[in-house]
Amino acid sequence: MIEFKNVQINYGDFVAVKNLNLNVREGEFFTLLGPSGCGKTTTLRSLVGFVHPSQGEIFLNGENITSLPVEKREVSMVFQSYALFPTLDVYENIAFGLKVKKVPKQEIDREVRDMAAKVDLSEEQLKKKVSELSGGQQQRVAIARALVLKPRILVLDEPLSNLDARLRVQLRRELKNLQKQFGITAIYVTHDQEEALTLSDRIAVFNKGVVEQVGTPKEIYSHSETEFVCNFIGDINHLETPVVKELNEQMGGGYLEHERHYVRMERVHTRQWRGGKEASVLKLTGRVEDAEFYGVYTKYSFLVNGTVIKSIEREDGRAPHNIGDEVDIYIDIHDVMTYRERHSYAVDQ
Ligand SMILES: Nc1ncnc2c1ncn2[C@@H]1O[C@H](COP(=O)(O)OP(=O)(O)OP(=O)(O)O)[C@@H](O)[C@H]1O
Repeated sequence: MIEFKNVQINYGDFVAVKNLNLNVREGEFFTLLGPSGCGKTTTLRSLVGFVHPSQGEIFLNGENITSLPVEKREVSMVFQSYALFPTLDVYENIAFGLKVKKVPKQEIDREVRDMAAKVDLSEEQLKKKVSELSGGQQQRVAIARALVLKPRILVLDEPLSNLDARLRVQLRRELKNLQKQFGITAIYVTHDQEEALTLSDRIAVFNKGVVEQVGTPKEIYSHSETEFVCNFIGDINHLETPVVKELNEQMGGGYLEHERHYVRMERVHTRQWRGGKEASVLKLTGRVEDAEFYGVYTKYSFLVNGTVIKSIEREDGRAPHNIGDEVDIYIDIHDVMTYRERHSYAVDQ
């Protein structure tokens, strides 16, 4: 539905986005994820029409929209700062775009009330000034204002980042439900990997103006194609040389060399587990350095051959490890992610 073809975007001499090729499907929740300054917002702005590529083309349903003015694109944007009109009431804010489009008054009234109900804004709240609302309510207004125009695409730039953690989780669930309910294509920008993993159908991971990987949350997480992606998505153990040497010896040598190796925390086990196939499970010995209890799980740090390895263990009623305990640590070699410079392959592929 949306296609970026060899798109490059410059600010003067600076190349903010390089050779971007992306395909977003109809009805998809598609996220642009990456650290600050990697070009996510610039990509989004080029889709809305606020910036123009120096090279390449952007297509929407097969139509070349690269030079189409903003108002002809039928793309609605929700900003981090909400960008609402603080002196107007909620009703007027939601109605604004429809008024500009000269939609008849009765129809505006029906659409605004209908949309307010869908995003959980009460009749009372419709009469309030935007400045009298909480951050979460303001974001609901911003989403309603965008959706009421029935855009072909909804683009959202870090819309939840100004909210507290609990509200962020609640609103992101609501946002996903609304997006599916409306069957709208959503392009979402965030630097928060958890938000990207929980919301998205697919994710594009950006690094310094380049897309390093496009995939489903599971693909991005479990089969990170580059070292950058594997580090950016979730906490991970980088296996230091002494550990790699020991694992290598257990494998009979020549296996884990000259590359960089990582293993996710939940793939480090301190008890034999059913998933591990005997031959590929390697055993290390470590001393518990630190234990952080989070309720659902405990995060452990072990000292192994002078290096630190971390694990996450679900709370399952078994006795916890105490600081100073010596424990066996099991890692399945298939769970080790291996990277050679910026390219990668999984050991088992
Ligand atoms: N108007 C501009 N003029 C010059 N450089 C810009 C402009 N807008 C952005 N940049 C630069 O382009 C790069 C990409 O910026 P962009 O806003 O797309 O990044 P981002 O990934 O969205 O980051 P953030 O999450 O911090 O918004 C940055 O290095 C930024 O400094």
